[in-house]
Amino acid sequence: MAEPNLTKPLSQKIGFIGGGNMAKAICEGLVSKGLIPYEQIHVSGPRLDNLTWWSQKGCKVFEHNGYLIETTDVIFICVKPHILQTAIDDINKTHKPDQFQSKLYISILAGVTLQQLASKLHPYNARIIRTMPNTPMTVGEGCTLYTPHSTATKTDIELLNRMLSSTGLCREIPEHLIDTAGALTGSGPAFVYMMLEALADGAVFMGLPRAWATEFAAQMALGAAKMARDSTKHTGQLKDEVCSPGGSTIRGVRALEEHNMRAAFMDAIEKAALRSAEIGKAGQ
Ligand SMILES: NC(=O)C1=CN([C@@H]2O[C@H](COP(=O)(O)OP(=O)(O)OC[C@H]3O[C@@H](n4cnc5c(N)ncnc54)[C@H](OP(=O)(O)O)[C@@H]3O)[C@@H](O)[C@H]2O)C=CC1
Ligand SMILES: O=C(O)[C@@H]1CCC=N1
Repeated sequence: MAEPNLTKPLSQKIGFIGGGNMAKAICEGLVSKGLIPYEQIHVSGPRLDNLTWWSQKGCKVFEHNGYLIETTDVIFICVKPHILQTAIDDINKTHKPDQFQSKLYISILAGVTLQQLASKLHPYNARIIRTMPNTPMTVGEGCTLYTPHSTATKTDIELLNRMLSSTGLCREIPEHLIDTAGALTGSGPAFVYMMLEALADGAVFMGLPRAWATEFAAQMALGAAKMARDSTKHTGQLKDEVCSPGGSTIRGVRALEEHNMRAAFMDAIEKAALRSAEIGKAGQ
């Protein structure tokens, strides 16, 4: 696929069904890269009071999802997986499926399969792409994995790439890997924040002021992540290069091994991936 043009503003109106944490992250990612102004973004949710963040930014807000679909070209579905049917039922309160032309629906729902999405969105003649984004796209360092449904066109996939490559990495993967990869990239930020908090706690325990501990932990992890991403060296080698023989780091490494740090992280990914698949099965 040709490299997406990341600077050309979008002509489409973008909609979000559900205006929670992940919808805000996508919106901020797109707006901060100059791809779209807030005024071209619409959002819907059952309680207008909960959409003030959006209206204050200049986005158009709706209490019913049908109006959102009516007024937008590309619709991100951003509700919790167990709310999907309720969100669709809400469309039918105000609109009939044949009132809508075929539109592109981008699901960000963990676990919910393309087959489930296609059967639920069938009456809307929907073109569908399943994605797993993550919140760091707010700062342009996101990671979005996606699998297109057969209803999605080449133009749809190019548009998705153009939008989400502007907020970080955007990569197509086979659907059978999306629960596992999503555990790593979608849930992973929570695990990293916990790790940063714990590292900072250790430094505070040893007497460093909290604000410094938090700032230094984040900067250290940013640098280490950049090296792991951009270097051709294995992460094990990068680790070895920090550990002086008989030095301070290897003492810390031994402490982590004694506390089963590796098994804990492996377990976290396994549990999150299994839960994602379970969410999908529950919806069948
Ligand atoms: N958070 C993350 O890091 C990631 C989340 N995801 C996926 O994103 C989805 C949303 O998660 P997240 O943003 O964290 O959740 P939030 O709870 O923050 O957002 C969900 C939003 O859906 C709204 N909502 C509830 N009912 C309806 C309805 N009937 N119609 C329209 N909107 C409705 C809620 O409004 P109200 O508050 O008024 O009820 C709320 O704003 C999930 O499916 C999750 O799997 C994927 C990747 C990462
Ligand atoms: O916790 C969840 O279910 C969602 C999916 C990935 C991140 N948050």
